[in-house]
Amino acid sequence: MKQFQIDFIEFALSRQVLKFGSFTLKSGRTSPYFFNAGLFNTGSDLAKLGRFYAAALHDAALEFDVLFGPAYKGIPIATTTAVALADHYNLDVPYCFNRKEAKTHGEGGNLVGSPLKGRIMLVDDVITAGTAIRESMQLIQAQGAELTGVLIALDRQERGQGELSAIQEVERDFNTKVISIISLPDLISYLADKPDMAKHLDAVKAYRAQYGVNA
Ligand SMILES: O=P(O)(O)OC[C@H]1O[C@H](OP(=O)(O)OP(=O)(O)O)[C@H](O)[C@@H]1O
Ligand SMILES: O=C(O)c1cc(=O)[nH]c(=O)[nH]1
Repeated sequence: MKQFQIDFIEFALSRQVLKFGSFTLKSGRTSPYFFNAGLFNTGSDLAKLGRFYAAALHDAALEFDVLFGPAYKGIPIATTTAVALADHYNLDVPYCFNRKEAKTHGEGGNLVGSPLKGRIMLVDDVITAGTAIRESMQLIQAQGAELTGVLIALDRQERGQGELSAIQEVERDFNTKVISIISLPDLISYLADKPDMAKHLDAVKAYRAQYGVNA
């Protein structure tokens, strides 16, 4: 594991973004851990989060035209990533996000910000079963745009609709590349190095045996 990944796990733990317990997921699965990006809830947290995302994008060297953050938690992620790309990489990238419910007055519609055109880089917090990404794809395709890549904080490496991981399915179905700052094996090796975290390690491993891609 790389140092920035350890730093990211510790950043998430320190803000209680990464928590252990019992959580119901969008997929209906009950998980012993949860990543709640909404708890990066101060200006300095968001600025730091944006730097992690911008650095990951810079490293991946994927070309794109517009950043897209799916509602809701993708919205501040896209915003802070755009700011970090401008501040730290001299890249002035347009960004866009959606409303979960279309607006019927004023400018109307369900997209806010830049037009969703060209090569789209989608940024979000996690992928579990891939539902959120598939919903976003409908928006992207409806605009005639192309999904060039997806960047998330945590790849939970869970099965999607079949035996492949949700991410492998997304890559296959949309001919795109998914990158993450950390993935489940990084979290497991971090927990394994911390004796006081042993009780969480067992629960996370048991969950992986049930829903993980290698189960
Ligand atoms: O891969 P999936 O199984 O779709 O799960 C992951 C998605 O679930 C959450 O979004 P959600 O729409 O629940 O909530 P939000 O409005 O808080 O972003 C999360 O932010 C991801 O977008
Ligand atoms: O699958 C989900 O719903 C989910 C998992 C997770 O770790 N964090 C989150 O916000 N949603």
